Amino acid sequence: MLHYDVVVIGSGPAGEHGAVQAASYGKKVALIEKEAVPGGASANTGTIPSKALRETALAIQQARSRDAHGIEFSVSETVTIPELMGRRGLVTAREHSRIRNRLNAAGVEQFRGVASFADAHTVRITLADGSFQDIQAEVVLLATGTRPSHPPQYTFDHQHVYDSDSILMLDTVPRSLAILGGGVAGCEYASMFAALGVHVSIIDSKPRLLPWLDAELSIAMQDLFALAGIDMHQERRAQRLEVGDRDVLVTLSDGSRLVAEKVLVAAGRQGNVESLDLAAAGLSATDKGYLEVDEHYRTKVPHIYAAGDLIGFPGLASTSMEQGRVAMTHALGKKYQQKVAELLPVGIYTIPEVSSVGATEEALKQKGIPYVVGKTPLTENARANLIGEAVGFLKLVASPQDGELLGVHCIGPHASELVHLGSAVMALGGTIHYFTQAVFNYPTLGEAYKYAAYDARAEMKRLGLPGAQLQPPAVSAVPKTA
Ligand SMILES: Cc1cc2nc3c(=O)[nH]c(=O)nc-3n(C[C@H](O)[C@H](O)[C@H](O)COP(=O)(O)OP(=O)(O)OC[C@H]3O[C@@H](n4cnc5c(N)ncnc54)[C@H](O)[C@@H]3O)c2cc1C
Ligand SMILES: NC(=O)c1ccc[n+]([C@@H]2O[C@H](COP(=O)([O-])OP(=O)(O)OC[C@H]3O[C@@H](n4cnc5c(N)ncnc54)[C@H](O)[C@@H]3O)[C@@H](O)[C@H]2O)c1
Repeated sequence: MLHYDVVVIGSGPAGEHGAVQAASYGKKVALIEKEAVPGGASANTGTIPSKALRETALAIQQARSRDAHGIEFSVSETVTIPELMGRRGLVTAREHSRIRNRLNAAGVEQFRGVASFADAHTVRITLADGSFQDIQAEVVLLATGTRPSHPPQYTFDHQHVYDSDSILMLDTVPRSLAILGGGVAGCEYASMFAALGVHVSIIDSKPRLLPWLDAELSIAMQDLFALAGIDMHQERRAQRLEVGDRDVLVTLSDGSRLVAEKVLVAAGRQGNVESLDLAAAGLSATDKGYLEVDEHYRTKVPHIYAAGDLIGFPGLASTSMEQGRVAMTHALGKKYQQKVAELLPVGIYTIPEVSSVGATEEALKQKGIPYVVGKTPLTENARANLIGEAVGFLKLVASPQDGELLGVHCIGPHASELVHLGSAVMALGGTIHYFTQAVFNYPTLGEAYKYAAYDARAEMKRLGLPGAQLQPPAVSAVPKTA
């Protein structure tokens, strides 16, 4: 039987980065993937493909809004969604070769097949022809990810009723689309399809879209959705779907009805555990198919770790890769990175983008922590105007005592890039005075930080708060000149 120090199951962000991390410590590592291509939901069905469609939708929206008189824009009735994902083929192919090259360079041995436990230290690889090979492992990393959940009340025929995987195979751009579920996936697809000229309705059980976001941000997002012509049916569920010749009739929980040519169900995900035979290793999953782990990503069987979507919240490619690395660092007794950073940014690729890092006003209020807010509209930012996307705002939340930056919330062009600057300042314990004193390139979106910081400082001055004054620690956050 083959023997490895570490066996990783799944080649998505958690598996890839976990395997490479383990190999970098000089360990003998095997990675098992059931699909012909590596990269999981990130490269193949979720992150990258959805962002490829978004780039096309954004380009169409920008072309429409750039006042190019005499040029009309419309989406052809015969174009397919795969065709609209312009650069998807190229980006995905490059991701596949990047992942393979990295794994090969690190010396990770790759196996194709479905992995399951024969016992807690033996992983069985079942090949397409039914034959199998057993391999022994000192440490196992489970990174098998999730798939769209299929609530039993809906029938998914992938011709009228789709999930977030199959929607990307649409063979035409529909006239109308009803999206069941206003989570991140539902919101992103809603704004993409609306930009493609589709009449979109969102049906969501919550009173506000993405209610965990800073309230001002999520309300601004809802307002911009309404301006884009997206109909919102909130605090309601879709009770029944009736597929007709041309359209689907959707009956909501309050008895109201709507008609759409296609329906996308984006109502959460569930863990890929069925094929693993967890019981053979002494493990079990939650009812959503997630695995419970401790702060080191260790399951209740100490040499078996789990990372990525399989452990539930937050379910992002960005955090999954860090969890994979941290899990392997702990498993192999190394000290370098024992924890995933506490500041977790979230990037939502709606049109416009929404991004956030650190504390929200609501969270601070709940904890009784005082704060001040500084805000600047991106309509006043020269770069946002130049690129024809002068919409949204940048908002800073800071301590009234010394101006320490506590949170950054942004809706507008490239928001997911923009929050990284605030995130770095926060991680280094900086204050809003860094922004008031720093020189920014001009014109840039980043320059908006200066005006949001001035706004926070003005508020502190008005209220006579000490944070308005430059404090010694704040000065040290400004680059030294001598
Ligand atoms: C529409 C959509 C858009 C998204 N956009 C973003 C985004 O913009 N930013 C972001 O950070 N995140 C985004 N995500 C989330 C992101 O895709 C996931 O968080 C990420 O892919 C999770 O990585 P993972 O490694 O845990 O699992 P996955 O990427 O799901 O990989 C799991 C792998 O395990 C393999 N596998 C499963 N079972 C077995 C088995 N028994 N044997 C062998 N192999 C097995 C699977 O084939 C798969 O390749 C998006 C998700 C969706 C659905
Ligand atoms: N940019 C990003 O980071 C990004 C983008 C897309 C997806 N993702 C990830 O993909 C995963 C899936 O996202 P998701 O949006 O499908 O799940 P989700 O769990 O985030 O949201 C599902 C939403 O659907 C609602 N809902 C559930 N059943 C319903 C019903 N029958 N009728 C009406 N509403 C219903 C829920 O209340 C919730 O608001 C998440 O982990 C998410 O983080 C991330």
